[in-house]
Amino acid sequence: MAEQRQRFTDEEALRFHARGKPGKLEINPTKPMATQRDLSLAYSPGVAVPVRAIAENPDAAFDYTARGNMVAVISNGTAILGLGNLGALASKPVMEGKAVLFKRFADVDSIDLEVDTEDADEFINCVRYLGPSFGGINLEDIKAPECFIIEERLRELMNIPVFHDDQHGTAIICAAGLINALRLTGRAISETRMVMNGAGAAGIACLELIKAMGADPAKILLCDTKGVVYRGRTEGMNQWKSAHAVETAARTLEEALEGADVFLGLSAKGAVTQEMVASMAERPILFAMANPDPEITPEDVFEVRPDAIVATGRSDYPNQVNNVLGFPYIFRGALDVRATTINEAMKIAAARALAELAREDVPDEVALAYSGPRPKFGPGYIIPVPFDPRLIQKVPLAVARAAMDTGVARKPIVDMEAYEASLAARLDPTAASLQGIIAKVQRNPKRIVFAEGEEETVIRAAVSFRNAGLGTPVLVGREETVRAVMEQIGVDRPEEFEIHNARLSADNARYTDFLYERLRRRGHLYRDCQRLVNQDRNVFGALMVACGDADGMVTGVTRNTSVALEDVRKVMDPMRGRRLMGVTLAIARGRTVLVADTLVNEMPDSRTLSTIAIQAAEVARRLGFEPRVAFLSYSTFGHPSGERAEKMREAVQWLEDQGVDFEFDGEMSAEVALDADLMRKLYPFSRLTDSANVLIMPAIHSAAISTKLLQKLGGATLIGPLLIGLERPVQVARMGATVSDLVNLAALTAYDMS
Ligand SMILES: NC(=O)C1=CN([C@@H]2O[C@H](COP(=O)(O)OP(=O)(O)OC[C@H]3O[C@@H](n4cnc5c(N)ncnc54)[C@H](OP(=O)(O)O)[C@@H]3O)[C@@H](O)[C@H]2O)C=CC1
Ligand SMILES: CC(=O)C(=O)O
Ligand SMILES: [Mg+2]
Repeated sequence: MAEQRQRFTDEEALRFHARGKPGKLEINPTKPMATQRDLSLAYSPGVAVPVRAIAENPDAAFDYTARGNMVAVISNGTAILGLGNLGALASKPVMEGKAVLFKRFADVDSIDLEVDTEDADEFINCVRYLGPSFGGINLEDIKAPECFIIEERLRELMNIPVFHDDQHGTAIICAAGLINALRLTGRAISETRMVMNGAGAAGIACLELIKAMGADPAKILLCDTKGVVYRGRTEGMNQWKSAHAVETAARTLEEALEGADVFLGLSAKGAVTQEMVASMAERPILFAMANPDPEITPEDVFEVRPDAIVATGRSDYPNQVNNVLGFPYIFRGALDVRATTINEAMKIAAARALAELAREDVPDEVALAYSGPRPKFGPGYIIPVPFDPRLIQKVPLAVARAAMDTGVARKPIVDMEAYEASLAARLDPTAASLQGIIAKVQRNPKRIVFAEGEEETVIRAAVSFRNAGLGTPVLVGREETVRAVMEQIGVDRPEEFEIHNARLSADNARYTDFLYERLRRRGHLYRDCQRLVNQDRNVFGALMVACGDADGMVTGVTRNTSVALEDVRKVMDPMRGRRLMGVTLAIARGRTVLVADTLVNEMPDSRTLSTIAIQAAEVARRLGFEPRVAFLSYSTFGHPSGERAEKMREAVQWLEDQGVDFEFDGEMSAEVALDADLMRKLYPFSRLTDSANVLIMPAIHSAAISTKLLQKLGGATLIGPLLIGLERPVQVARMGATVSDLVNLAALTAYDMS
């Protein structure tokens, strides 16, 4: 038998939990608590106002408290993973873990509560009165059959969703994986012979959902520690097992598995042997879902059955069938419509959404999070991976829609498109910043050249650009190479893509003439221009834009920014009266600031700095911000003095002379620029009415260094640098840009940020 693979030691796991503040979560305030005034608003006497409002109208609690986004993870520790009954206290690491996953994957606030009783009535009594505190209750790791009684009773008693994750969360993920595994092996669910090992919380709930989806009860055998649950069995039975008992001669798991198509394990480590697997039907499907160790390892299965499709509950094997793919998103959808319950329709909707997602092309973010080849729908990838950023958009949407369709939504969503965008924005700050721009581009789609059209990342970005309705991507490259990559990654409707091979292009002569006209007095012969057009994709792509055959261009993935920029500059000039420069958007802690110049002017003089400020303010307006520009320095309003600080002060004077229509001031330190209270307190004469959102840097090195520090230490998300000031829209990505980076840049190109 293969050894279980463990990529950490026990000591590492303990150290992980102990380091810093012990445990995995803490609570943070969402309102300022800095001043006397804050305190009197947040606490007495201000707090009395929402108290009275809620007493009058209970729904107001969703507006004035954290209730609407708060889920309790509650356990008594009687079935901790597959470790058994180790008690309420020992379950705390798992429950803290679930609470953290709620936050990490779906931005649901969550707290763990461990209830120290094995008595179902006591447990019910404890939980039933907690309703006012929470928007939902996630029951966890409570053993069967008590879990069935507890959940059923709490669902009757409480008017918020009560969801036993080990039952329904697991059932949903298992069903999603099964839909795809059956599809890959060409089986109809109604014809499939299945064996479920484990007749507890998870096993019984999975069986119920699978039957609701069309499985034939006569073709499913249920097993537990006593063997097959057959009709007439008396030992170790309860009413939930009896409901699934069938007429059969099989008495052991071994006998049950002979010729079976599917094994579903929700039992315990090592329950299945290689001999049992060998006796199953052709292309068997095995979901060994016991945690932390599966019923059988994938290595052991493949040794005897290389044709199998195998899933486990663990994250260190492919095909992780684990309820982490469900509970965060199911509650997200349920909370967002203030659902009174989570019903069958919502569960099936979640399972279908998950199954569909696994069949779609995988974005870079997901591919990068996993070592090995990019996941592609097939036996090694039947279910999305937990780090898939699309889960937050797809699953809650499906759940919320099903809640509305079945009449359990107290607050139905009116604008589903806006809801989908808000879901993406919960975890991806760029989504919120760019959503407005993306919507505008969708209404006015453009032709955008992707100059490095043979690159897989670029092709994927072009596909996303098209699929998102942002316009027509034009790929530059050798057609056969581009088509081969498209086929390899399984692009849908590849014939729709325009591919231009510079050398063979009908426009080649026209472009060469255009380039020669520009460069003949700059030391270029006609044949030099011909070579550039033929051989340099950036030049060819930029010519398409310059000659009006496309609206904009994105490049930069395969070459240094400065090299790509040099190529483009052969074809285009800065717009008359404007300077080339770069603006980077930094998004952190719910704030977006624009930083300039992050790309071109190495040591700008004061006049250039003032031009950079004017252009950066225009960019801010174009992005929907009212600019408040701060000229940054190590000094604030003259102290301490120094040469660069003086330059910044002079730049402010330049702007004063020009009478611009936006707020600006400086020089000032970043600390002052970004803290309106501090600015008011120490420099009440400052002309900025609030903290700055456009930061002009003294030189390119401070700009580049500070944005990278923001990204690496401050957790900021960066967009750009955006190239500003060219006569036509061209953006240069950084090398190693992801598909999302490129799509964002292409959208900004189409929006014309220049
Ligand atoms: N991958 C995932 O997302 C999830 C995995 N699980 C895993 O499923 C397993 C069961 O969890 P849960 O349903 O909550 O626990 P329960 O305690 O409610 O049920 C356990 C069931 O497994 C049966 N069982 C235990 N050992 C064996 C064995 N060797 N052979 C056959 N049956 C056995 C028990 O049989 P009997 O009734 O005779 O005692 C019981 O029916 C755990 O390993 C857990 O980690 C659970 C939830 C989610
Ligand atoms: C994943 C999970 O909830 C369990 O194994 O119990
Ligand atoms: Mg569990």
